[in-house]
Amino acid sequence: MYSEMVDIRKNFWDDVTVNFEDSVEMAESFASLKQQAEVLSERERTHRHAARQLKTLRKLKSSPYFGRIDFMENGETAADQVYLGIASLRDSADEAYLIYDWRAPIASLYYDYPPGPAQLRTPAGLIQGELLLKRQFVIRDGEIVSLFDTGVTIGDELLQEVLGRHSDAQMRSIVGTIQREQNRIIRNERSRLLLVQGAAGSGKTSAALQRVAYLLYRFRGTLSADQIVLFSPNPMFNSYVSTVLPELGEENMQQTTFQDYLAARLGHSFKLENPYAQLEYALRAEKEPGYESRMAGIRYKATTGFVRLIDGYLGVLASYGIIFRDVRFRDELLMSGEDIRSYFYGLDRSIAVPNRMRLTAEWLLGRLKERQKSALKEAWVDEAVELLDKDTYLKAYQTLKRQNRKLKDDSFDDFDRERELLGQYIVLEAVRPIRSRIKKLTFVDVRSTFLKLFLDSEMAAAAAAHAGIELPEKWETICKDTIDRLLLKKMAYEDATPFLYVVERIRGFQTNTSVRHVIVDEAQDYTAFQFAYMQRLFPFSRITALGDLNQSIQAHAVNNDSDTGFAALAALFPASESETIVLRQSYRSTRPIVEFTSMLIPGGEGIEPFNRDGMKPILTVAQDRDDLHRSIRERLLSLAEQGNRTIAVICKTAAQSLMVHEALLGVGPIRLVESETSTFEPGIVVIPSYLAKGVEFDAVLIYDASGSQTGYGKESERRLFYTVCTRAMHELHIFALGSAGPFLQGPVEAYYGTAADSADLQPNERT
Ligand SMILES: Nc1ncnc2c1ncn2[C@@H]1O[C@H](COP(=O)(O)OP(=O)(O)OP(=O)(O)O)[C@@H](O)[C@H]1O
Repeated sequence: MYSEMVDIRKNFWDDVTVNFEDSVEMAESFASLKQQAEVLSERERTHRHAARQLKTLRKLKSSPYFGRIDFMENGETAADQVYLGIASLRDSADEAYLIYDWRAPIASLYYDYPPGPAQLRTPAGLIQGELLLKRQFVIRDGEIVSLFDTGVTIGDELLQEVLGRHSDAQMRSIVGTIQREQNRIIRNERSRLLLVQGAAGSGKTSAALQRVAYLLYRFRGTLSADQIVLFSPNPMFNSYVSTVLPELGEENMQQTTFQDYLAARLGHSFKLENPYAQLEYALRAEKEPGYESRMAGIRYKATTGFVRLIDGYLGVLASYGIIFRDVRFRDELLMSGEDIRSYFYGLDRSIAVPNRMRLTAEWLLGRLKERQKSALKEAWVDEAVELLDKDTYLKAYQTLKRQNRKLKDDSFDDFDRERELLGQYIVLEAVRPIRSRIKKLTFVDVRSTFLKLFLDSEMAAAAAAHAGIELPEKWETICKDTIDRLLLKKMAYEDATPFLYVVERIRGFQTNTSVRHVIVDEAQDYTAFQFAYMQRLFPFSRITALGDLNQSIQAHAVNNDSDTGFAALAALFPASESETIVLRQSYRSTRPIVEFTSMLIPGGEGIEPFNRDGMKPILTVAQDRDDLHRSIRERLLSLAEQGNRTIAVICKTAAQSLMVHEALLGVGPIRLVESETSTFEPGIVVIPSYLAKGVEFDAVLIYDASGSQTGYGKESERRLFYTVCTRAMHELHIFALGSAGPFLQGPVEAYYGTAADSADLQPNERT
């Protein structure tokens, strides 16, 4: 097959007849080329498919299955033995299934039931029976390394083994040990909105990725990887998860960040702030003038209240208030913004705003055409014709020939005719950019229209009245802050989505109709607006949103829970079309680490640690910065020596990371992770808190857990502190400059040790 493909590529032009002599020949050449290209792309598709299959078969050769169930259907006398692997394998002789794909319906029995009564829902109805055996295998290089018969809790032993290993940097697939609750997420087909609230390390990201693999299998033939979009928190996270689907023999879905999406939509007209710059501001700029007003704005603009206000504003704009620009032709006014406004608002109000915009554009194009005709006789056209150089002259001739079929070859022989035609060309060229701008609806001044809500208190009052809500208490301060930035063409992160939402509701949404599934990881960090926007962008898509409210660290979430994204997302879908799944068990960290981190947040007692042993987190208090850096250096060396493959020194901010990275350079190769970093690699990294979310490390060192400005002291930083501590799989080392901060005081003290105890606390043996 490969050679066939190469052959076609090599001989592509031999089998194509190309002749451009006249239009009939050209059409034939085109058809011939198209046919050849289609044959080639079909062969390429088949080859890609076969290559993937071969890769999967190789994997099966090394590890053919990971589970077996014996299921006795009621009324039968013998049990079926079902082996499960990452793909199905049939006997070449009788086509019987030797191994079932983990996504096949029968595999549900393995994930959903302990030995005992079990049932299976099939298109033919409910099958009831008994699970007589549930066995797990670890097979490497074709040899069974270990096997366990599981009881009530699936995979205890195997999970112990899998979770106890040092990480390979990139995330791994979990198909052998998927838990029942996770299986509900993976196999959910019913809900348009699937919301997952899960504790740190409960397997949300893992479940999401196996879900994608499941959907691609379940709907193969109708759903392809490019119809699924994953919104990730940052580019490095994309790299971290990128190996899971290929490991399962599937192609990766589209992966993007919301920031990239916004930037592409906004174009170059604004300088767009990124969410991390916003967060750095929230964490560091407390003493700067205007800090409180901006923070009030950030918080308010994330709420459903603001979505309602903007919807109210759009309701008002349907009747009055949109600002239009003058349309000019050369230096003269073709149509004033005021006239365009009258025309637009003169149209039938029952027509939606974007459709009225289209009608207005058509009207303007008509006026432009009239002006184009009258311009032909004007003196500036004569002058321009006189000044035409040879190249432009030829270009003009070609253009006119293309556009005007009646133009005979000899038309240019006649002087008057030539002048007329060249005049047409000159005018056409002058009109072209204006026409294109009108088509793009640039005659609507969207920036001024958006600003007007903040500039014009009557408009704001009308919008609030239309929405049936009150303006927030700090509205005036918020307005001032917003106006100052927008006038400088700076687009703050909190304004970007509302602005685009207004723009697209006025000009018409450019929706993406091919995407069928949108997966949003770290969903707690999105605002109500971002979800409202996303829902409109992907009108034919189901949404899977996974998050943890305790890890809400974005600036808008500080002390502000109930009214932001997660809750708002649920409100966008009718209850009958959505489902919420809660994951309480945490798998990432050892029991002592989970017990410690659960003490950091209210409601933490609801988090269930997976029973994996390890040592308590260690607190080291340093007297000064030199002492702190020396202790961290020593700890890094011993952690690396013990075989930890991924180690992170987690700092609070990017600025702190930069400083710490420099201070630690002598230790050996240490990578500094920044917001643009796009690869996740093993080794030691220095990383700012917010970039560490979603990922995990064998050992984590918290740089400064004092209560000072550079540590974690304010109540609003509690979740950030929780988030960084929950990144540790096996060991957590907390350092503090001067003294430990408030989150480490009180009953939590029983859940960590100090550097002095650490000599007695030997890390566990791990595989
Ligand atoms: N069923 C499972 N079998 C084996 N490992 C699992 C299972 N579920 C989760 N894990 C492991 O637990 C760790 C945490 O999983 P994951 O990153 O998916 O959690 P999360 O809920 O997205 O975490 P966070 O919200 O803290 O980012 C990973 O190493 C993952 O492989």
